[in-house]
Amino acid sequence: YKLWNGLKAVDYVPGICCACGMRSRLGFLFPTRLRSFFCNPGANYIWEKQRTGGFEGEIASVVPWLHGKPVVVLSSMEAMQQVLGYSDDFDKLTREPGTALFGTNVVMLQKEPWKKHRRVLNPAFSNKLYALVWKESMRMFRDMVDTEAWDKKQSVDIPLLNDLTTKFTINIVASCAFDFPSTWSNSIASVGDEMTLQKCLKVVLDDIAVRLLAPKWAYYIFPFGALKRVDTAFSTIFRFMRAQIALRREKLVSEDMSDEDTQGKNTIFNNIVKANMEGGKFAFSEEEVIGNTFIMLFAGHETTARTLNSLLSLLALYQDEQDKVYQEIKQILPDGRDPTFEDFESFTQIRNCIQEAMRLYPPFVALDREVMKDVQLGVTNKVTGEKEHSVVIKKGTHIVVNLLGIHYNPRHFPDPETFKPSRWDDGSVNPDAFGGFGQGPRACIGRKFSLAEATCFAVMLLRDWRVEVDLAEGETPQQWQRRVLTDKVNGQRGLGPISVKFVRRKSQ
Ligand code: HEM
Repeated sequence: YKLWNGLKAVDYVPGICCACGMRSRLGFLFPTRLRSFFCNPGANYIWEKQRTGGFEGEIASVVPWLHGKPVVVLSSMEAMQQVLGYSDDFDKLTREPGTALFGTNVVMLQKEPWKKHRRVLNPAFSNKLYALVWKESMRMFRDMVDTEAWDKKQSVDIPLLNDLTTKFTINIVASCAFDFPSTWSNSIASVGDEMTLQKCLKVVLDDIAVRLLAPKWAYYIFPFGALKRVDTAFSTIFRFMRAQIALRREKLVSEDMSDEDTQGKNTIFNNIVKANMEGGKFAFSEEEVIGNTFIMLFAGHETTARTLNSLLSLLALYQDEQDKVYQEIKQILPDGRDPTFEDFESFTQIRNCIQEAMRLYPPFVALDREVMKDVQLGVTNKVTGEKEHSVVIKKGTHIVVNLLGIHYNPRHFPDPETFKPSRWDDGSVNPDAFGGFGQGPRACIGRKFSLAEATCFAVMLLRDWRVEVDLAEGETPQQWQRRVLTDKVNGQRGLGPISVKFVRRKSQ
């Protein structure tokens, strides 16, 4: 009966039938290896599908017979625009599991309550913030080089690129969004007694399914390592946030709020805490303060770190592209001077490389929405892109906008597997097919924040160092990319362990 209803809800769009739904909690728990007799797509389904040739059509369905909701997966630009646009037919999920874990926040709320949150946060995202991001990224980069004593070395081995980039991006979001002082040697990423903040944030990401599935009492009864780890991670982060919120409240009370200086401090954290203190129509509850603090800390670092990981790996693989970036840096900074925020827009090669890295390895592989009333979805021809017919999708159905599928759709991106940064300014692609930062009213508020940070990091690094990877004997760059990046990539955990080497440039 469940299957029958599910098939009706998706208007019999072709796809797979399975035991557990694509986004169901139980589906995250059960092994996907049981597929042959107990089909379970699992948490990493989008990447697995991509590695084996992608979904059959630009619209596909995944309908469960045991647990979870029917899902429609969309892999075309046209469908992405329809779903992520301004229409009221689609919204964020009514029961977003993340809200229970992190608290009510701007990312997960549905349209009406979301407006208040955006209103509180918007003023903080200004050019003043992006200039600060640039300045802090410069300071942190120099501090990293000094502390790690890179200036005394001709080459530096980076056994785990992810650890380096994550520490960098946590420090930047801490100082620019929250005004927490941080240096490379005394980093905010290292606070915490039992577990460092950096480790806690990683555990939250890796073991989110455990937190979602385990009831509270399980933590007191079962001695499992994963439960203990997740509990320590969540309690450390929440303790840290509560302490910081209390301190900020005291600071804001002691400052005169009508003072011109204080008014000028439209920082992200100040705005969140002030929205709770000032009351009124746009007041935040305690729970909303926690939820937004958490989401800003989290969304503000992890995605940028992943982008830097894919960017640096791809530039290490495609040395000719790295050379083009280096030539541009030399041209913009002819005397070897440090880059300034005013130079930001001039680094077009790096911008194209970042966009291309995000196309191939988008930090969010898919975006979730819910159908709010029965709706017609256009079905396009895979080759021409012409609308062929429509299907009627029932209210309550879960929509997955498959960013990975769209980014590898040859209709939008010819030769999609190839890292080709020039495609972004040679007129060969429609930029609207890029969904890395989302689209429409819920598109990423931190886009320019992260682009300023990633650009500054990349310019500082590539000006002085060449990035290299160790290819196995006889291995081509494409084979390395497949072995180390694509095959290890995981929808929840991002890219696998990447080791690279920074080699000092000869002109140094
Ligand atoms: C490369 C880095 C980043 C990527 C790839 C990224 C990606 C995204 C995507 C795809 C969305 C849309 C989600 C959806 O439609 O369901 C989003 C929303 C959001 N991002 Fe980012 N993001 C990045 C950096 C940041 C940073 C640095 C911040 C904050 C400092 C941030 C804060 C947010 C917030 C608050 C939203 C929710 C916007 C809303 O619903 O109004 N992001 N991001």
